[in-house]
Amino acid sequence: MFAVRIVARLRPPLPGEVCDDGVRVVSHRKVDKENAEPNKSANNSGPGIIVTKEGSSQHYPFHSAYGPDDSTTQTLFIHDMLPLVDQVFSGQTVTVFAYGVTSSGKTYTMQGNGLDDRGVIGLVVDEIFKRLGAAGGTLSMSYLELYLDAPYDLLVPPRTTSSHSGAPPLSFGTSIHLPALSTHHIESPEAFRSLYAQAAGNRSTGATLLNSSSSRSHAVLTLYLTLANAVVGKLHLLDLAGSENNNLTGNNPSRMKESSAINTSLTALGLVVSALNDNAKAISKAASKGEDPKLKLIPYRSSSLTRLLSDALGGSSLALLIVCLAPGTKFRSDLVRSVG
Ligand SMILES: Nc1ncnc2c1ncn2[C@@H]1O[C@H](COP(=O)(O)OP(=O)(O)OP(=O)(O)O)[C@@H](O)[C@H]1O
Repeated sequence: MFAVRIVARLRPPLPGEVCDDGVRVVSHRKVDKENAEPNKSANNSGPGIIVTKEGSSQHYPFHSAYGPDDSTTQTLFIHDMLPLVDQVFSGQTVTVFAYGVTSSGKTYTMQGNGLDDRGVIGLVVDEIFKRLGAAGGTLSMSYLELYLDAPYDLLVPPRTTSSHSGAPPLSFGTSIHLPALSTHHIESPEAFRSLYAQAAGNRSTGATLLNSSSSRSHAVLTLYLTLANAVVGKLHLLDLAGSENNNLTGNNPSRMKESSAINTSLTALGLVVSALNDNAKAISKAASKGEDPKLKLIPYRSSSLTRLLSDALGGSSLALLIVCLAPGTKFRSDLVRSVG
């Protein structure tokens, strides 16, 4: 059955950002350690985020949680991502999402900072190549963005004109797949880095009041693994555009149009995940009573994002949802919406 692991990552304050102590992380590592020591009382809260407002605190549980003290993405990678790499090598489809409001650290988590902190994408590609030597097999990739809900191949030669006017969007036709999406064989981590850097430069970004380089599209990188024993695994790595509060971003009309497309597709994704959860509950309830479950129709076709991921969200696929959070007080209501 489809299973999703949900983790939280609270980024450190940025220079000049106004923060208070209203958001705290209960690290899974601290909780695990306390539970391992019999003389210490277990932390009843469990891993998650505690938000304090007007004197009362609310705890939002997560499978694991990372705060500003967990300085690198590698910590998250080792704890939450490595077990999923095992699954890809056993032929599963795995999807990793970075989700959160604008400027909460999604691109940082997926791509790294280009300096000392490597993102999930670079770390997972290195890990795959480490294992490929022993397992024997090949790796290839596709990379696209969904801009205003239309898919564009980021691995076709760079557009000569800006803002997609130089290349038409890809067409779904009647399928859930994109037949014209290009796939590229990758020989080594270095070859991946060079191709990825070139493609990431084609992605739509723009300045808002909250982020000078804000992603204006959802980026979907897919790694296809074919092993010598004919096992085929697939890994989708998504850097979602941030849900936006136009009062904070100071968006102009064209940014508002982008923002509306971003928010609509994120809502569609939320509805799909919620319907999948409801169906999973209905299946286990019906099984306990020996009845046939009454299942909801999953609204995959309500956005390009959910249509594209329809074979990855459901069935026996697995997902890791990284909820990225910003500590600034101005994000507080958005933060509560993200974790709620
Ligand atoms: N864990 C972190 N440690 C240090 N700096 C971080 C961290 N996460 C994010 N940042 C910084 O916060 C800023 C916003 O991060 P980022 O661009 O990744 O946000 P985003 O969620 O992708 O935003 P958008 O949705 O607008 O594209 C950047 O300056 C980034 O370097």
